[in-house]
Formats: sequence, structure tokens, C-alpha cells
Amino acid sequence: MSELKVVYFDLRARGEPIRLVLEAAGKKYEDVRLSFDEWPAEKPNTPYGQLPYIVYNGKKYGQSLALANFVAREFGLYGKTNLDALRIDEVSGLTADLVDSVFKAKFENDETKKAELSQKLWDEAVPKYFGFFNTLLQDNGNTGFFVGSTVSLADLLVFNLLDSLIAEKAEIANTFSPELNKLRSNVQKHPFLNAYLAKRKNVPF
Ligand SMILES: N[C@@H](CCC(=O)N[C@@H](CS)C(=O)NCC(=O)O)C(=O)O
Repeated sequence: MSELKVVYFDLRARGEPIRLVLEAAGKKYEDVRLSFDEWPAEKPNTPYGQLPYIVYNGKKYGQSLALANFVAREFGLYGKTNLDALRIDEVSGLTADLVDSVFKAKFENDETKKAELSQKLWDEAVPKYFGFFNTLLQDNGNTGFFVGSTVSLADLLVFNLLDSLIAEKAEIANTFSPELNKLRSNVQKHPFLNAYLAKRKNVPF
């Protein structure tokens, strides 16, 4: 019996793609959510002083993307071929770039810089990356999946990114293309994910 524990803050952010993969795969895991009060005492117990980390068969592993990649490969959400994996890695890199811009703008303290970063994010980066995602989704026959005809890590990363964007600016959902809406609906109607999304806690980001 394998033991699997995902340890993160009570947020979606960098932890949710790991949870989404495990949910989609129907894997049992312990969803540990540390409070900010608990964090200073727990920090030294993490592999690299940060969250998320997982405990798998008694060993701890860190780095969110490595963890999402690992669980996706381990449980069959990394496509069927090496080219599928390449496409998933491309989407993963694009998603990471845009997530980075979202959080840079969100956590910038200087108000002038924050306004500049936000304007660049919403007026330039978001439309540009949505364009990339649309092209990739069209390349897979407008199925609403980035590879094949079932949910993969790529779909879950973009689904989570869209949730983060909506959390920052709800009206952004009105600009989602038919391709992105199809992806969201594919994830939302996946039987395991549908059950998870219905019960998951509402957290700020
Ligand atoms: N590259 C790391 C970054 C992890 C990271 O920045 N974690 C943040 C939360 S999202 C954290 O642990 N912050 C608390 C701290 O650094 O003390 C990853 O992707 O896992």
C-alpha cells in the first residue's frame, strides 16, 4: 500500500495541480493544509524550506512542477507518447510563465510598479498566452484537451491558471475563447474532478 500525502498551504496556487492530478486519477491521498501560523515551525521539516512537498512511500519530495509531473506520469496523465509529453511540457512552461506574471503583479508592494505590472499582465500577457493555448487546442482537433481525448496534466494546469485569473479579475472569464471554455467544461464534467470541484473549499487563490 503506497502512502501519499500532499502538504501545502490552504490555497490552490502551486499545490492545486498536484491535487487535481491525483483527483483525476482517483488516487487516495492525504490533503494536508498548513496554516500560516503553523508554517514557521514546519518550515525546517520540508525538503527545501518551502511548500508544497509530498510524502510518497515514506520519503519527502519537493518542487511543485516536479511533483505535478511525477504524479501525472505515475498515474497516467502525461499523454501516451513522447510527443504528447513534449506538448504537455510546453503547456506547463507557458502556464508557469503566466502564473509568474500574475503573482508578480499581485504581490508587488510599490503601487506604481504594481499598476504597470497589472496593465502588462491583463493587456498584453494574458491575450498573448490565451492565443498560444487556443492554437495548441486547435492543433489537437478542438477537443478541449491539449493531447489525446482525455484529461492530462496540461489541461489541469491551464484549468488551475484560469481559476487564478478569475480570482484576480472575474470579468476575464468573459474573454475566454470557445477552446478555453471547452477545456474548462471537459475538466468540470470529468466524473472524479466534478465530485472534487463540487466539494473543494473556496480559498482566495
Ligand atoms: N519553486 C518552488 C517554489 C515554492 C514556493 O515559492 N513556495 C511558497 C508558497 S507558494 C512558500 O513555501 N513560501 C513560504 C516560504 O518561502 O517560507 C516550487 O515550485 O515548489
